[in-house]
Amino acid sequence: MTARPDRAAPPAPPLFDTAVVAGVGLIGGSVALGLRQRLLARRVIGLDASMDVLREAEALGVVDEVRAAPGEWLRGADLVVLAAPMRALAPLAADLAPYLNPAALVTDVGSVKAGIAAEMERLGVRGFVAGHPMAGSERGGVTHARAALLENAVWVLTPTDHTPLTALSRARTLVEELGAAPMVMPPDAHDALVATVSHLPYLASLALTHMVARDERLSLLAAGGFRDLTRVASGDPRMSRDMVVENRAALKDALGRFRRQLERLEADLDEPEELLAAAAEGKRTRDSLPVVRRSLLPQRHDLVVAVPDRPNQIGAVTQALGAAGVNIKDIEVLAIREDGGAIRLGLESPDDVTHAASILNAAGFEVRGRG
Ligand SMILES: NC(=O)c1ccc[n+]([C@@H]2O[C@H](COP(=O)([O-])OP(=O)(O)OC[C@H]3O[C@@H](n4cnc5c(N)ncnc54)[C@H](O)[C@@H]3O)[C@@H](O)[C@H]2O)c1
Ligand SMILES: O=C(O)C(=O)C[C@]1(C(=O)O)C=C[C@@H](O)C=C1
Repeated sequence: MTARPDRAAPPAPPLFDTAVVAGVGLIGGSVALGLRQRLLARRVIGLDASMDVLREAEALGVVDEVRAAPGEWLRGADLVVLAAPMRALAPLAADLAPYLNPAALVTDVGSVKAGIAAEMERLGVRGFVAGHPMAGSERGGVTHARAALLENAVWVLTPTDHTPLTALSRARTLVEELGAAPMVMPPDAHDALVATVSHLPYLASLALTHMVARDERLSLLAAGGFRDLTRVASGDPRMSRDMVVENRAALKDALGRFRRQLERLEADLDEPEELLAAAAEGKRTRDSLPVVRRSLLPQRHDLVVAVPDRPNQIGAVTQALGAAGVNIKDIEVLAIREDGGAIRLGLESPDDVTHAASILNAAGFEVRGRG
């Protein structure tokens, strides 16, 4: 058992060399943080339409480098993640397409899939696999990005008949390594399902908030139930509008079913036993929704350490830090791969992150941290 790592053996190479995240907002920033914190890419480049966003992303340590426009530099990317608003995805893809490396895995995170999947085929981007993480927030922007947002989330991948199997397999691995759970289905099936579970609730929340807006007393009385039901109405209006309009055919179908549900419930008001059965069924369904567990570790004092696949490497990390008086508050195994994995250490302060990073670097470990 060795107490120090074998310096001769190089650390495991990351999954990707150069990852590009185009649109470094809530979701793009969360993907970028996941890639960086989990050591999945040697470098992560952020591309965004806004210089302010790029400056912020760099200052927050969300990306390693930034670019304001596509160009020849993109040929070096082996992973490209499109994470711009829905309406910008297709034009962005067209701008990037001439520079994409044919061997690159290209994916997106847009909320509706059929349109972008067809557009990428039209553009001839062969390594494209459309995706959609089923996680998010009504608070957009890079300042709200966090890797934990995507942890344990279902992440839908929607290949078409033209998607190369190798690209799908790499996309699956990417999603898994980001800590999410891939689910594969055709684009149309995805769009029909999210119409019911995501886009319909958004319209319902608008309808409810419009009713409250008519009388100030209603907003004063709006307690937890109303707030829980209408949270998504606080999302960016233009982004949300674009999302539901893009999926309008499937959404109209879901609205028809919703109307029929409401009519049935209205009729059940005069049939209390029927209403009780409906209420019991609703409780069963709601109570059995899977709980999505996110990381509880502090966001800002994490240090991720690449751990080579050799005996006692975790021991070597903890011993080196213990000997230097660094207190490890929490520890999590992030990835176990054949060629080595990664652990995340939760430390007490930004100073501890810096201190621990220099100790572990000196001991031959590759680290990434966010103080
Ligand atoms: N917010 C959610 O809950 C959620 C969840 C899952 C998927 N999505 C999808 O993720 C995508 C991004 O949503 P978000 O919530 O992260 O939005 P956001 O507003 O937080 O971020 C979007 C980013 O894209 C940038 N941008 C705009 N136009 C661009 C362009 N042409 N080129 C490059 N960058 C551009 C913006 O400056 C911004 O930084 C959308 O397609 C959305 O459908 C959102
Ligand atoms: O705000 C959240 O908690 C979300 O999950 C956002 C949400 C959703 O409500 O379905 C919104 C749009 C997406 O495409 C995915 C997720």
